[in-house]
Amino acid sequence: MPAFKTLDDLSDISGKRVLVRVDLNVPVADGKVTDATRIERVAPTIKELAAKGAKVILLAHFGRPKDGPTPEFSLSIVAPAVEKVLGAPVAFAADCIGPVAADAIAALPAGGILLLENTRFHKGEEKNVPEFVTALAANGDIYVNDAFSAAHRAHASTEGLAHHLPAYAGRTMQAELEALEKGLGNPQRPVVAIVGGAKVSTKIDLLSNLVKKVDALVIGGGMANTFLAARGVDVGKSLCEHDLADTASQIMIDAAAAGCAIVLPDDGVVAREFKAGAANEVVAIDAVPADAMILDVGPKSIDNVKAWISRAETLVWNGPLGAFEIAPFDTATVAAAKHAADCTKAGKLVSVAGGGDTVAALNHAGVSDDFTYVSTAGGAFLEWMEGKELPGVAVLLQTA
Ligand SMILES: Nc1ncnc2c1ncn2[C@@H]1O[C@H](COP(=O)(O)OP(=O)(O)OP(=O)(O)O)[C@@H](O)[C@H]1O
Ligand SMILES: O=C(O)[C@H](O)COP(=O)(O)O
Repeated sequence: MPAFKTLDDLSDISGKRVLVRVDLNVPVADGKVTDATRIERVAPTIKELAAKGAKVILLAHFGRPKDGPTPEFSLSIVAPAVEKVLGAPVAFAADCIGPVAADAIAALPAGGILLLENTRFHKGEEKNVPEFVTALAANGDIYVNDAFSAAHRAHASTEGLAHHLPAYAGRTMQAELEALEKGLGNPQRPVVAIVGGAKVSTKIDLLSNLVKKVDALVIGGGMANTFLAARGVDVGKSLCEHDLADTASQIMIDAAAAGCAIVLPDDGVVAREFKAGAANEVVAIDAVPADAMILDVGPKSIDNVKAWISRAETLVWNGPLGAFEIAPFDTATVAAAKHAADCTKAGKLVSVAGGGDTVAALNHAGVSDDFTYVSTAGGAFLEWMEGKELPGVAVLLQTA
């Protein structure tokens, strides 16, 4: 893969001001962080830089504040969770630029850690305004980007800064890029992609790109219904975007031309209500009752998906196979996830997964740790799967 600089290329950073872009866009309820996974992922980079005596200055956004600073979007809410994960004191500055930030950095000892306030409290962040980038850069000697999950944004702290300061990939960014390269960049074949989730409309670019790159595309979840409908199957009351039948047909034509097998369900688990424990039955895919909806793929289809996973050397996965949040419609997703985990543990499969609900589904199946790599990125992972250039990554390559 193209080269980018990593922490291995940094030496003699004692006392240097290192601006580290991390993704602290974490879920919060009642003022408390409810899932610290993203913080845990960036901890190795922070600890490594602190151990080398750098002044570690964390830059991040939090939420999508529209009108400048608001308490609801203050990173001070997240600071205690960062301290807890790091097991070290983390100072906080109430602005990410200007004298407030500069004074806090001056007071920070070598090896100390400081979190700066939400970069999105300044309009210049999302617009990547040169004056704002300069103001951020004034606080650092070195820039480290460890926020792959924000790399699809060409913002001041994710892209602009790399043009101003010597730029390096943090350990998580490095691990993410290396894993993704194994997934689709230069993968071991056959490559199988599983794409599920609710709707085709949110993943058209993804599906169109994948059929050109993978050997088989397994389509599950609600979006399979649109493909089935395009093949003339009556899917009853299932979630289905009938207006996208032509798009689905074109994707299937492109797949055939590219030699990519399209794998659709042969059977489904149907119910009349979208709720946990709803009465359900397994039906052949061409026998869906008119008043029922498909909420999971059926047992025959699960066996088929598992067979494709067994054949694969590389698996890339985004989107659950069914409505996994409500039992028993999690059955197919859990079965496929466990099988992929077993193949990975046996050393037969490189498995890469990403997407908000996908990660939740793998956690639900208890197999997140058994995949080769599970990306914490949502939008960035999808854009990478779509074959798009991620500005935060592109600039690290350009400036290497
Ligand atoms: N057959 C189905 N009918 C209706 N909804 C379904 C079906 N199968 C899956 N879903 C829903 O799809 C949703 C997940 O799809 P989504 O495309 O959002 O996944 P993701 O890309 O991993 O997540 P994110 O968009 O958060 O990154 C779940 O809420 C799930 O209930
Ligand atoms: O949560 C994410 O996916 C990233 O932090 C990006 O956040 P955004 O979609 O608000 O830019």
